[in-house]
Amino acid sequence: MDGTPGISPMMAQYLEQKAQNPDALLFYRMGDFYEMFFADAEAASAALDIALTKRGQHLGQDIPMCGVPVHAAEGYLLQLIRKGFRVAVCEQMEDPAEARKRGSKSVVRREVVRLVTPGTLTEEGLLEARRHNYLAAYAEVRGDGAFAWVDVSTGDLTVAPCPRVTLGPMLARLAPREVLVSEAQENELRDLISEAGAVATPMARASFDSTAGEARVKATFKVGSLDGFGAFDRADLAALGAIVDYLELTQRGRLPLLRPPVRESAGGLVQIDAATRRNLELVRSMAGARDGSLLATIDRTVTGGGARLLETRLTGPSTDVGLIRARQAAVAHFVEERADARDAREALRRVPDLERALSRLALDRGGPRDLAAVRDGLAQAERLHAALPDGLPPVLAEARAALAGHEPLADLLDAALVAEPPQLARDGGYVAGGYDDELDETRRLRDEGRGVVGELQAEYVERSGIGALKIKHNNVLGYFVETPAAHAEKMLKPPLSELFVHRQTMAGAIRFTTLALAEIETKILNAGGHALDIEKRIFESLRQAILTEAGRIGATAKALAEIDLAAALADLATAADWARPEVRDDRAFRIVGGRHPVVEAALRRAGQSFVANDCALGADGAGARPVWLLTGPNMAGKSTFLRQNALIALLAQIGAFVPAAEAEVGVVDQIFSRVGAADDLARGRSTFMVEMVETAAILNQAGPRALVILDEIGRGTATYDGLSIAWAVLEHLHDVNRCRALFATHYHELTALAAKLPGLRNATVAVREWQGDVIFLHEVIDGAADRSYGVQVAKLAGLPGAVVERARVVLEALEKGEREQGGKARALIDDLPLFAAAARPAPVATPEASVIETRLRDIRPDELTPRAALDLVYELAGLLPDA
Ligand SMILES: Nc1ncnc2c1ncn2[C@@H]1O[C@H](COP(=O)(O)OP(=O)(O)OP(=O)(O)O)[C@@H](O)[C@H]1O
Repeated sequence: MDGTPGISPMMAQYLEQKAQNPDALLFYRMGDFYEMFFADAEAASAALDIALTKRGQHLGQDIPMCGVPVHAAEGYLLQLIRKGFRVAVCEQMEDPAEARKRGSKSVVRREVVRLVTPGTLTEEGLLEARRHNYLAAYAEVRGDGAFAWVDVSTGDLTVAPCPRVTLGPMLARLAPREVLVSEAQENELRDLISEAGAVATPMARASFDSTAGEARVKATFKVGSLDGFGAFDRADLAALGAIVDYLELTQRGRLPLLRPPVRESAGGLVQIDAATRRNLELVRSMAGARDGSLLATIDRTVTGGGARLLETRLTGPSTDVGLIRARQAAVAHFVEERADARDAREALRRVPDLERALSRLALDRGGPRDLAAVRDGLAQAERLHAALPDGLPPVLAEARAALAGHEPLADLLDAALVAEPPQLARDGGYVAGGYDDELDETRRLRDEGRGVVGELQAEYVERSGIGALKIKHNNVLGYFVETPAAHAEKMLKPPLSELFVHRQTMAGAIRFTTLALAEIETKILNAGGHALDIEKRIFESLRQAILTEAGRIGATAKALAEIDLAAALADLATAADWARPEVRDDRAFRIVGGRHPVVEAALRRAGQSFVANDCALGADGAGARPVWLLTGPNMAGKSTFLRQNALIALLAQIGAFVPAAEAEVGVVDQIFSRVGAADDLARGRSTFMVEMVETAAILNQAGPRALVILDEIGRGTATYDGLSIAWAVLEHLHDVNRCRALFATHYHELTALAAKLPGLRNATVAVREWQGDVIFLHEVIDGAADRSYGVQVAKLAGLPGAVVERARVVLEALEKGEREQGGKARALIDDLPLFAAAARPAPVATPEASVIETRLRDIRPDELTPRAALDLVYELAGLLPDA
């Protein structure tokens, strides 16, 4: 490379490294800085808002340059990664002195040691402690899809079958930071992936080859067959293989500590699609923040691992009754045994992030603090093991068993490390005294040397008679003697000049060295360097001792997270007065005194109380009414009621207690939640289109075990279109999907359907009218709302008085007109073929429907009191043949 005219050897090296990493910004190490050049420098200086300078010329042009100090690099890396860049870190692989030995023009050897991408972060400063950071891969082989994901910072590796249609929900559930896709599919998948907030990283087709993938996975886990881990199909192997390939590429051959792949079976978790997650605000509020989400409201875990486990459970609640009950028993234990819970949380608070420390050590990116984290984590695990009693419920007993047995390693780390080691290994000082004789001896020499320097200074003061004489140290001169310039003459003349050799004259001082000082310096340097070497060796041996035990330490970390989660959910249940739900293997759904945890918490902060409500959607047995039609004024609490019941089901299925006085939940396998007319301009679809697309998805997918929540479906279009659609959707849910459902609407006309659909119940949220204003009681009762009180709510919202008054007049006229035309709307509904029973998709057993119809024709809903409406419902129900 020396031969290229006009290009310096260093620039040639830079260009060569850059050429190998064209998609990444190249962080080129130069001493204490990472420098970037050319387009990289321009992009990075803009992204980081740092100065863009120049450094020499390349082919006659100025070379743009910017740099970040190595010690502050983490912060800059994070900013770049957040802005969608990838960074190749190119380090100096030898001491510059070594390079000089090869000749004055030699360039320090440099190599890219790592490619930093969003999905492969491990540094504490780059990660959110309480969230997983997933790298995922999506593969398709002969029509089968698979989705694999790994948290490089903890080593968990999972794969699940994933047909293309469930890729969206999968992305929504796991929220990976980066998704690997085959080059061939990048174009089709990029939008879907970026909508889920992840970066799509294309890889060559070869990386997704399932045969090569299988070989890579086997080699990684050093096994001849994967049978011991489970049965994987070709697509699984392709996805897993791509992940391993990418890790090798980005970590430059240093693989993180991966746990054997786990195959997640289809159907083990509740299916929740992206819109439903958004809607129910499970881990993010509508605004996108963690605050205000269900997760933030219920998270009382005290460790990073516990918090991550809670998020994992909440984003994928189980459908396995046995597993749910076992987890619930663990929570119940801590609810009942408060002392156990206290002990556990006390110990857990002191547990550092074991998993992440372990993964950094495995990647050789760890420091002394990571060793100490393992030491402290294991010590607390042993303590917790001793504190928890025998006879725990199985989930806890199993976790407890995984806490013990680390004494030899814990003792080793305890003996070897100082109490609070420094962040970096570079300067040493982390190995405890008394652990290694040679180190102790070397340190003694080094420290003695420092003592001797002090003695020497006293001696020189005496010999020179200069009280201001000092021995100082800097990086250029090493140790030197310094006197104020006033004494220069005396010092530079014999006899003193025979002892003190002049080195440097400064403005106010003059510097010397002596033979004795040089000797001591060499001794100190040698001893210091030797001590560092010994510490480094000990670091490596401790790291190996830890890695040998990595599997068991990982299991301990998992156990700590499980205990943390159970104790945290118990703490929540006790503090917030939640009840243990009965989770069953049927289609029960009976909630007594249910509350919405997030709304309740918000109201409590404002000094208000939440009105608890019952809900019974049980879908089995005679007289079951699994579909509720909820009408009620604006602002009455319909949406809150709908969501709280979905959240209660989800909480029950993560094994938690629930915000209710009593609850029976038959396991739900799909949850759908839709709100009418949510804008989605980003995707360029009209509000109404989105609503219909989402509604279609529900009607096509919801099975008998689904729980469906529809809030004001149809409101995004003209009244009669909306009403017609809502009507047909409700019928379809009732007759075809036959699932448990809550349907809130302002179309009061729909309440008439209760007479036709035996599984439909009308419910409403009570309000009281007082002097023309409306008072919200937030109480869900049987019956139908007679009106929406929209005008009153508008008044509450501060619409100008004149507008409110005018609206009142218009409303009255419209209502009067409707009455005087003999209930035109009702007639329409009865006559239109759209609403006739024959047009419905599946037959319903309503042989007496015509009797009910006759009765219905006589009703004037606007003139009914709530009481009369209720009586009417009973009367109509009584008209059914099987009532
Ligand atoms: N059970 C309850 N107890 C106390 N306050 C409640 C309750 N339910 C709802 N609220 C309060 O009423 C407000 C409105 O509730 P919500 O959005 O559920 O009404 P809504 O009937 O869906 O209204 P709209 O029809 O206008 O969409 C909530 O923000 C909350 O402060």
